[in-house]
Amino acid sequence: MNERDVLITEVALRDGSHAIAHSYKVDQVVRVTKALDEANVPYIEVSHGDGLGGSSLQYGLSTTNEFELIEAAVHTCKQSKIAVLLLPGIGTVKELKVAADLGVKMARIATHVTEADVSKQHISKSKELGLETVGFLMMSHMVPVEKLVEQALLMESYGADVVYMVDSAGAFLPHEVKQRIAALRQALSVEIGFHAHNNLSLAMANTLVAIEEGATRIDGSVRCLGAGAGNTQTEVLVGVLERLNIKTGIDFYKMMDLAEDIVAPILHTPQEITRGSLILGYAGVYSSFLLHANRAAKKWNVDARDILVELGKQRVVGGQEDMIQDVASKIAKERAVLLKGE
Ligand SMILES: CC[C@H](O)CC(=O)C(=O)O
Ligand SMILES: [Mn+2]
Repeated sequence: MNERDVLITEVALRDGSHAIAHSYKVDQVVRVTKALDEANVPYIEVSHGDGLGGSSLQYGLSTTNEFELIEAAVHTCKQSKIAVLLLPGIGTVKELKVAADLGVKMARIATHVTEADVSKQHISKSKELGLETVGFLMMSHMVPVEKLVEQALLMESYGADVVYMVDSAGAFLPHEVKQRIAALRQALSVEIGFHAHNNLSLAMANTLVAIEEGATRIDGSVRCLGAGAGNTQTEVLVGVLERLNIKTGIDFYKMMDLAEDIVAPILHTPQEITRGSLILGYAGVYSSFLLHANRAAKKWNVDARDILVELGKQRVVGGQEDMIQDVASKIAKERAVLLKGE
């Protein structure tokens, strides 16, 4: 009998790093990992929020070297496998090798949804190192279904064992997830995964739709400890899937207890859908834009939400942060013209 219908990857020790300014310490990682391992969670991702090599002035310095955290997590686990995230360009194959030497079992190679081709070398290296390898297509809401399928097929052709559709901005609506996961399931031979963000309060609904359409790899963050409003809340997902008779193999009560007793005290503020995360989901813009938009809003005396909505319409991607000032000044000028005309 198969112990699990769906394999869950717990991402609080990686995606959650964004929410606590990359401040994880070894003792916190050990406590969380031990409890997740005892709850029988199959995969636990540990890295800087932006993946291996992310610790920098640009992405935020880690309080503790991520390899110390990874090593501690590996040594703590009796059954769970430790995973790492790697964004080519931020991390390199050198860091992947260090992670593999430390005992990591799975690597997730992440690219923007239109840039799967940059993952080729890293997916090959990961396979060569004997790691289970996942292709992770970020900001998937930005492209039509056909493009998503094309990029997923590329990752499959490079040797990925699993390909994830990643809702980085928490922007997907359930019918969009349904259509895309169904198309991926039809086109690909490998397993399909789904990673949600809860900015529109749809992470759980979207995750259930993804599972219905054939996704078998699902990400969650305990207590919603992930970027923005967090991810699909793992302990809730485990309970919901149990009610649906979908086996995760994870101990529901142990997940609830570790969420409350071990993870909640780590949060800097409770994870909730704030004005900021809600507008990111609504506009379909990645969370790194929020801080810059708030600064530009102050400078030009405009509403940061108007800036983000406009950036969403212009389909900006990471690296185009310079457009924020242009958009803010344009909104300010348009408003001045309107006021003059009144
Ligand atoms: C910048 C990496 C990013 O946090 C990966 C991820 O979890 C996502 O795109 O949602
Ligand atoms: Mn994420």
